[in-house]
Formats: sequence, structure tokens, C-alpha cells
Amino acid sequence: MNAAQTAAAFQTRQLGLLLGARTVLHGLDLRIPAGRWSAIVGPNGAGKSSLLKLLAGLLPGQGDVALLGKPLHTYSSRERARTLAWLGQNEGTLDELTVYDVVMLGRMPHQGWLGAASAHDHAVVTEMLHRTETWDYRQRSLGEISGGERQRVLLARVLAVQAPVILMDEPLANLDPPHQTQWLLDVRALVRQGVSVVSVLHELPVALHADELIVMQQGRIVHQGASGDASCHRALEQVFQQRIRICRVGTQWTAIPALEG
Ligand SMILES: Nc1ncnc2c1ncn2[C@@H]1O[C@H](COP(=O)(O)OP(=O)(O)OP(=O)(O)O)[C@@H](O)[C@H]1O
Repeated sequence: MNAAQTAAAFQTRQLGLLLGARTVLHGLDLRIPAGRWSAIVGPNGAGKSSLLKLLAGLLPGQGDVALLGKPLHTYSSRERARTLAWLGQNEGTLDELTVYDVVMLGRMPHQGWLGAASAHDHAVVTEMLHRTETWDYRQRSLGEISGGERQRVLLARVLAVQAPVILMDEPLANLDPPHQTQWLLDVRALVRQGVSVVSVLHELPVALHADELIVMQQGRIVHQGASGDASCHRALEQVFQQRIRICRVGTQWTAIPALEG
């Protein structure tokens, strides 16, 4: 086990979020292991995206967040951008940029303030465009490609950061089944390299492949544990109001709609 794996990717203490009069997150004490893939799941409005944004330092909340053993607020913005890569939802401001330039944005934390992209930066961008099968669109603007193609470009940008910690909010949105499978394989490869991946997912059959699930409901964590554990499956069925069943298909766990009664 290397040093990054012995530390937690994230450790929170009494992490809370109040939006207007509404308590969105209720004092969460959470440890997310390093070098693993953790998937945050739960019903609409449970607070999943809010939690991810607080872990990324994108929203001010109450309480503390430590990233790889060090308080998040003590990171410089540049150091944080190198350490933690973020894939969010609805990033509409990039529409005018070419696909190539969007992926090159992932290299910015590695460049000097006025520095041009290096040959290494171009090589990494090229590799990630090929890996996400977006190379053919590289000269088109982000606003001129389909939703799934766009999602793959944003994934390429996140991969181009080559950060030890990656946060992804609904990374499978608009991806067709083969690209969902590819995403799963990419995440596994990242974890094998020691990267910590935390993703918010609605696709339970994919989430059930994570090392660990964090199950949320109404701003609280109701379960955290291995995705294959029976207690985890019961927690999922409970937060989704017994309207899904977790069952085994071959060697895999999956979720199906509970159509009976
Ligand atoms: N600006 C806001 N003001 C007040 N409440 C908000 C605001 N933004 C979000 N909320 C509320 O915070 C709660 C958590 O929202 P969040 O987006 O974190 O949930 P989520 O679990 O990611 O949901 P979904 O699965 O629908 O994406 C929801 O009840 C939402 O209505």
C-alpha cells in the first residue's frame, strides 16, 4: 500500500450546508478512503451534489474538510487544482471553445501563469482525446457536439489533469451503454494506479461496481460500506422506497425496478 492509500482521500468533520432556510447537509462526519472508487447514491434532493461541491471547495459550508490529510482551506488554488480534478454538471460556459482547447484546460494547473502548453501537455491531451474517443471532434466547438460526446470531452479534460483525486458529478449523463462500460473500465484503471475517485451516480447497476457506496437521504449519510454487502443493498432498497431490488446476475450485482406490489 502506498502513502496516498494509507491517508483518507477526504475526511470531514461536522460538514453542514444551509441554503436559505433549508438545511441541505446535516453535520456529516465522513471518511472516504484513498486509492478507491466511492460512489455517492441516493434519491433526488438527498444532497449528493452539494456534498461533492463541499468536498471540492466549490461551496462554502460549515465544518471541516481534509483532502489527503491536509485541511482543504490550506491548499493554494493552484495546488488544489493539481490535486483535485472536478467534473461537474451543466458546464455551459465552455461552449465557444474547441474540444481540443477544452481538454487543454485540464493542463492549466501544470502550466505557468503566462506559459504556453508544453509538448508534454499536448501529448497528454492527445492521449485523453483518444482514450475517450473524442479525437475526431477536436476542432469542433463544445457547443456543436451531442450531449454524450460533450460528456466524454469533459471526461477527457478531467483525465488530462492527472490529479490523484477525481470528483465526478453524474459522469454517465448522456453516455450510451458502451461508453458507460468504458467509463467503468477507465475508473478501475485509475484506481489501480492509486487514484481516488468519488462519483455521484444515479445508475445503480454501475454504482454497484464501486469499491464502496455512500448512501444518502435527506442530507444525511444512512449507510457507507462495500458495494457487495447485504446491509448496503438493504440501505439502497430502503432509501429508494422499496421500488428497486438489488439482485445478482452472474458475478455482478445489479438493480432492477420492483414491479411487484
Ligand atoms: N439554492 C438553493 N436554495 C435552497 N435549496 C437548494 C438550493 N440548491 C439546492 N437546494 C436543495 O438542496 C437539496 C440538495 O440538493 P442537491 O442538488 O445536493 O441534491 P442531489 O442529491 O444531488 O439531487 P439530484 O439527484 O436531484 O441531482 C435539495 O433539496 C435542493 O432542493
